[in-house]
Amino acid sequence: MPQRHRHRHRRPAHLQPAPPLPSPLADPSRPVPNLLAADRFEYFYRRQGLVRSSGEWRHFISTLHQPLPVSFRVSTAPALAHLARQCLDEGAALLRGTGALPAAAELRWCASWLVDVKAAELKAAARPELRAMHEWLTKFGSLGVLTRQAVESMVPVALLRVEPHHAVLDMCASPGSKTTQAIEALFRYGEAGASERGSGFVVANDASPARCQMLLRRCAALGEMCSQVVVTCHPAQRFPRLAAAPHGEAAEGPAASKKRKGREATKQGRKEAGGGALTAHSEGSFDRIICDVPCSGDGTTRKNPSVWHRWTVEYALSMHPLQLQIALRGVALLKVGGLMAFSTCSLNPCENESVVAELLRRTRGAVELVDASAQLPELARAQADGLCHWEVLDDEMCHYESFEAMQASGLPAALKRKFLPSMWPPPAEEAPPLHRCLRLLPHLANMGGFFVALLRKVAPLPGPLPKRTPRGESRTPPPPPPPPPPPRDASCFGEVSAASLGELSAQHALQPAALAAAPLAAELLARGGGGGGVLVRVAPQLRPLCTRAPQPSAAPRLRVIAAGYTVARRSRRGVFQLTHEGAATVAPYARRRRRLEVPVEDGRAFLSAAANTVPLAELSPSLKQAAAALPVGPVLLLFRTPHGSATLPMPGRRLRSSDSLRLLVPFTPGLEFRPKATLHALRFQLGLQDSSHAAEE
Ligand SMILES: C[S@@+](CC[C@H](N)C(=O)[O-])C[C@H]1O[C@@H](n2cnc3c(N)ncnc32)[C@H](O)[C@@H]1O
Repeated sequence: MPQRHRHRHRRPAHLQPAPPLPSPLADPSRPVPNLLAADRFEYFYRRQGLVRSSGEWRHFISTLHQPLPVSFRVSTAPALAHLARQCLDEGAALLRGTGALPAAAELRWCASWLVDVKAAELKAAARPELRAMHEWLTKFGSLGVLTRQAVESMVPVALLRVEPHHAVLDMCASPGSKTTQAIEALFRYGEAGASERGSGFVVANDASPARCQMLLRRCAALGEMCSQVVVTCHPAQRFPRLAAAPHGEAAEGPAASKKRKGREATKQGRKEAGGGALTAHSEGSFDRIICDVPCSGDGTTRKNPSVWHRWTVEYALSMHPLQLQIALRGVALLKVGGLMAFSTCSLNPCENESVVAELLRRTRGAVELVDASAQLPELARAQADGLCHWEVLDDEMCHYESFEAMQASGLPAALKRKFLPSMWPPPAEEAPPLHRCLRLLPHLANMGGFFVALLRKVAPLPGPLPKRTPRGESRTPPPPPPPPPPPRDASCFGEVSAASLGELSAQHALQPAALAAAPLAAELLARGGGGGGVLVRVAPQLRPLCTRAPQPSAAPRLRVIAAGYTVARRSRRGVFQLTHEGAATVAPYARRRRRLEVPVEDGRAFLSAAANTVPLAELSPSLKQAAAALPVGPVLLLFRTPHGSATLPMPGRRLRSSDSLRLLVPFTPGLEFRPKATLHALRFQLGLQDSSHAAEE
């Protein structure tokens, strides 16, 4: 332990490393060698007083060395309700447990399940029941109805209680677990069976262009729900204030919003308020913010055992300034009354409580720490209180009482610069209620280590936040700017020209007048100019964020990577090809005589046929008769499924040459939402388990 380290510098006698604790630090049963990094980890956390007894400590450490169990969320979105039911029906026997597969625990607070098997065991699938579980998870995962996500990572969104009218920002969103959870929460009003859309939306942001692509793919699985999603690429600490706030509802909901507006609206605010109009907010624009900041990730040892090999204090220290900057930007972007969940998958107080304490100090009463312990009672078992006191150590496990003591020490100047005054616990007279933070400890409920603080903005921020204050004075140079985002930005989106709408109607046998008059026409945007190569559907409340709407101020423009979902894309021959979602979107406008209901058996024939083309002679008599009466050209195929009365619309074509009907498989390369062809879903719905895709047109 510390004594074994060679000292790189001389220290005053009073700052010599603390003597080792009497109990053995390393769990002898742990599967990693007794590495210095692992020893330091244990020594460091033993000193932080995370747990109450030596017995609990051993339990804590040994749990950190065990692989994570498998956990997954089942979609609560109304659009996927029938698939979710099917998923749970089909998996019922597996969830009850059988053979080597233990019974799954249902976690109702986050609509998810936890199965105490290791992901690697499932993948290896040595036993038939494990293989069956793996196949079930894969199948429903590919249909977007089931999402693998660690339980602890579901907590921030569960605490935020997202409602259909909420404007949600996910500041550091990729790969998108919390984003997709928030999108589904936005649609959860469907519990009562309603299907209309709310006025809310999700802005999912990440600083890394490459990781934005991962985010896109994850969101894509949610199909039409993406009309209320925008993916942006900004360093979160500089995320632009929305000069055009898409709608004016306050965080508490429309009724409370009215009251609050009455009380608090400034002259400016009153002038700007107005149903759905663009409004410039001097305070923030978001009702809910997910602030899941980059962190050292040392709570993830169960998923990522390499942490044991590379753990250092310095890494955590280096995260603190960026985390604080992002959190401060988050509260600036939050509406008064709005909630922000600050979270990390780190156990280090320097990345957690100290960031929260400094944020509370700098916002001077405008932000409060919410006591969320009663909000999810089911979680109580898993949760320990936030720390009100902690120790700041260096990598040689030398403890510093205060920033001043560290400054006075013999640490080299380069190391001293890693420390900030805000890393120490706040003085007793300030004493924010840090115990209200949630520390999710792996041994308490079989999950990974996690930290969440739920913050509510209760008043406008007190003027420009001081950048440099005595406690928060930054001696660390700002992190290097991230690489510039890709060239795609808001200017890529434009209005859809009448000519394009006309082409779309003609090519897919739509009623042009009905389409032009429908609310849908107002929600279509073209990417790549008005005659656009791609038509996307974007909810009206997001339109101002995607187009070059007049900006009331010189606010920086949002760098939009993608918005909404793709309805149609021009092929190389200049023809608009509908996506699966696009077919469902335009189905109500298809000419009656160009719509064909396809019985289940005929549907299976399409999916089994070469090039998805079935000669009319091989169709069932009723479909054959209807198809024979069709003129050559586009047709919308409405596939009946064995379950329920809903149909799945897909684009098709009546071919003259072979006197046949062809199912057109949406061609889906590129960046847009829903990049995968959805034939897999259709196959599955029609009871064909083979997932091989037919040729794309
Ligand atoms: C902990 S991960 C987020 C996980 C995500 N919230 C989820 O639940 O799937 C942190 C993310 O922050 C991104 N990131 C790092 N620095 C950032 C910054 N300055 N601004 C925004 N995002 C940043 C990283 O690219 C990474 O995707």
